[in-house]
Amino acid sequence: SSVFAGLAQAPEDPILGVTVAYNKDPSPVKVNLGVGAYRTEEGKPLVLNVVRRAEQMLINNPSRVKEYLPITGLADFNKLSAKLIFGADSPAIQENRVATVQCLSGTGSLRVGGEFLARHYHERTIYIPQPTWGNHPKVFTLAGLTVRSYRYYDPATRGLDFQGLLEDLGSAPSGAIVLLHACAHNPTGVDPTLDQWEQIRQLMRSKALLPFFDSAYQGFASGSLDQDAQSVRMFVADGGELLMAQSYAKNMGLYGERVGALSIVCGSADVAVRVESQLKLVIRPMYSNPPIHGASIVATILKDSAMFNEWTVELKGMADRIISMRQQLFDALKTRETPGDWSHIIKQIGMFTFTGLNSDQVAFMRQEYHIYMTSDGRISMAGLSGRTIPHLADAIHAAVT
Ligand SMILES: Cc1ncc(COP(=O)(O)O)c(CN[C@@](C)(CC(=O)O)C(=O)O)c1O
Repeated sequence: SSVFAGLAQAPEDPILGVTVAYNKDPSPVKVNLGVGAYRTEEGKPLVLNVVRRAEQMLINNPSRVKEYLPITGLADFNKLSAKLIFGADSPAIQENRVATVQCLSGTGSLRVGGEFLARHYHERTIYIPQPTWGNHPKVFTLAGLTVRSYRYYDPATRGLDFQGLLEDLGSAPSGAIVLLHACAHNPTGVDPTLDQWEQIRQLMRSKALLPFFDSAYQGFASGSLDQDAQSVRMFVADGGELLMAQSYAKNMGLYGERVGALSIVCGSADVAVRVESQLKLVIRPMYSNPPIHGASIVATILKDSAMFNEWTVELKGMADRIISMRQQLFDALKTRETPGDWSHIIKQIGMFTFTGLNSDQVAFMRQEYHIYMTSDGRISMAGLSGRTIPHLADAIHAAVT
């Protein structure tokens, strides 16, 4: 007998469970378009050349040890991560108003930020986009926040429901927390224009809504690190406060190294010091201190201008390959004269296409064509190649006719 004999079987994760199902499928034509992990044209995971070079340098360094990092993580990594997202010339950085802690990738950064807010911020409600990354509501609920939604996506236009967004944020209680995807919104691939971002910023500052940015795809959306950080930098430029979760999973291909950072831009340097001290009290009983290897790779690359440039070239290569998959899929559907308007495939940005296919069509494509995607109709474009696009186009065509 077992003390856990009564334990229920938990359901598979809506996103990571797709890979579990894919791995069980013996079909030679199966395609995994579930988890947002980059694949090469040959369908293989990619370790960036610059990452391999950085790792080699670390391994060859005789003085390198495996001591505990401080609770806040690798100091170099934290400084360089803040510069990457806020810009080297950021006033907030010049004035020492940024508290940065290394966390367990994007998820860990969001969780530590959520726990910090639940303990130290007066408004415990966080507004998240509808739809958003499937893990967001669980991360913030378990952190102790009350999760509400704001309208974001308009299924009719397959674009931004900007009026709905403004209405919902306009009626949020003043001081409420608002989660914002910095770029490449997951799952919709729909981002506000710069002008819309400015209107969002003005509305939020006028109601003292607290921005919590989630940046999981910097550089991956447009291919430019600075372009993909423009929304964030607009908010920092106005001198206001915000939280920022960064992930290096996708843009440096460090998925399994769990490398990320949480930064809190504060009103003054004095506040930033106290914020960092309180962040340590959240982290110490959670995982004590973060892993050294991945952060050392990132710091090695970001601090060396030649390696940084090599990274930006490889990053643009990944972004460009995804953009070309968009065009090829769009063309393949046009060739087949597949019913419907598929222009959103080339208008959307980042890792994912929100196809508009419903869960029955998704199930049909899994059964009949061994195409694996999340039930909300999201496909990871990085999982495609010239070889698999015709198969996907055939499946979509069959699903909608
Ligand atoms: C918007 C957003 N924030 C945070 C994360 C967390 O990433 P990290 O903890 O690995 O840094 C993801 C990853 N979302 C993926 C790519 C993978 C996943 O679901 O975990 C996705 O398929 O949506 C994400 O899409």
